[in-house]
Amino acid sequence: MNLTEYGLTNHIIQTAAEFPNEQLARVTEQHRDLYQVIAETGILQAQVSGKFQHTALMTTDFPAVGDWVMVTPTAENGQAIIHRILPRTSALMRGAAGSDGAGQIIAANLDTVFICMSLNADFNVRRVERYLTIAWESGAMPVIVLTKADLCEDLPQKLAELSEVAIGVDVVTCSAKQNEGYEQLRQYTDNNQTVAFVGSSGVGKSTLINGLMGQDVFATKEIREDDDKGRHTTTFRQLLKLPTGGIVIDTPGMRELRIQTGDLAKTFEDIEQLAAQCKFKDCQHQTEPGCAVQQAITAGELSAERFESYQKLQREMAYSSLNSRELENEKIKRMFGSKNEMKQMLKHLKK
Ligand SMILES: Nc1nc2c(ncn2[C@@H]2O[C@H](COP(=O)(O)OP(=O)(O)OP(=O)(O)O)[C@@H](O)[C@H]2O)c(=O)[nH]1
Ligand SMILES: [Zn+2]
Repeated sequence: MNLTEYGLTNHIIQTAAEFPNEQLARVTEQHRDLYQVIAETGILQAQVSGKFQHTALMTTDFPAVGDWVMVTPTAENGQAIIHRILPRTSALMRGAAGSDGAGQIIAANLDTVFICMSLNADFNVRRVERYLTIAWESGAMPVIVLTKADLCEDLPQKLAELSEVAIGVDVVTCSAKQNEGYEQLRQYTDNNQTVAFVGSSGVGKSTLINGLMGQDVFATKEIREDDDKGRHTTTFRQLLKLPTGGIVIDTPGMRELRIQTGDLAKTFEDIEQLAAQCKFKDCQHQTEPGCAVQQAITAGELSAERFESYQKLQREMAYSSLNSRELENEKIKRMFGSKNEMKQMLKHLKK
């Protein structure tokens, strides 16, 4: 097995050289605590070692699809023990990355995240902002993929809308139906890079993946096998090697990805820059004097919808990163200003 075709880079080879008694492998599938990995010797079924299990503190410390891991084969044929994960270059997360470890890694070591949105009913720039936020935080490069171009009559207008939120992000327009956009998508898989598709259900992610995979796609993605009881079982490959080079990761988590955390600063760089010019450091950008954000909205330089969407995301993110006690404190703070004020109010009421 040539691991270069699975995305192996010189950097990973160098890091792996520190562990000469172990073999390098990439996680291709995860089913709870059972992993399928691909090593030079072929596909192995793997589990983490006892020591790994004991030293892992959070769910994010465990391997995820796309991870490069160091393994040793066991006496049993085709099985292996995972000893360690090599440092990730990127990680697509669900949930908070906070100390409580509630966060979950959907895929690791992605080079590009394709944010898919269809050019018909699904088109919504606010949603793009949210997915961009997640993608930036992952460390992978976001690319906006507009699907179903054949169903769109006002492409220039939609592209103009998009250019306001997708600052410095590539936009690729596709129509699977008219076989358009595949060449552009393939550029992101040059040099065996790893990509993933996110976006709402029904926008055409599977269709694009199938198109990139070529004609045998369905057989690869969804293998139906008759087992001895005559039932059908479906196996999903979660890390797919493209026939033209490059890798697509498509985990179940990818499909369930909801927007919770993310790097707001990067997606809303314009607002953060304005906020830095506000008169007060803790400006809430409401009615404060000298608020650069409100001034920009009044001057028509910043759309009120974009600011609203920024605030909404900020609130959601603040919540998703708090534990239950912090949430309670946060509620008190919103109701009474602070814990101290609440105490004073309670004192006052007693009197
Ligand atoms: N007109 C048109 N329809 C398309 C195109 N691409 C996909 N579709 C249709 O859109 C529907 C949904 O496509 P899928 O590829 O299953 O969408 P998905 O994003 O993978 O959906 P989930 O698996 O639910 O996440 C299918 O009926 C496709 O035939 C396109 O370029 N043009
Ligand atoms: Zn302000």
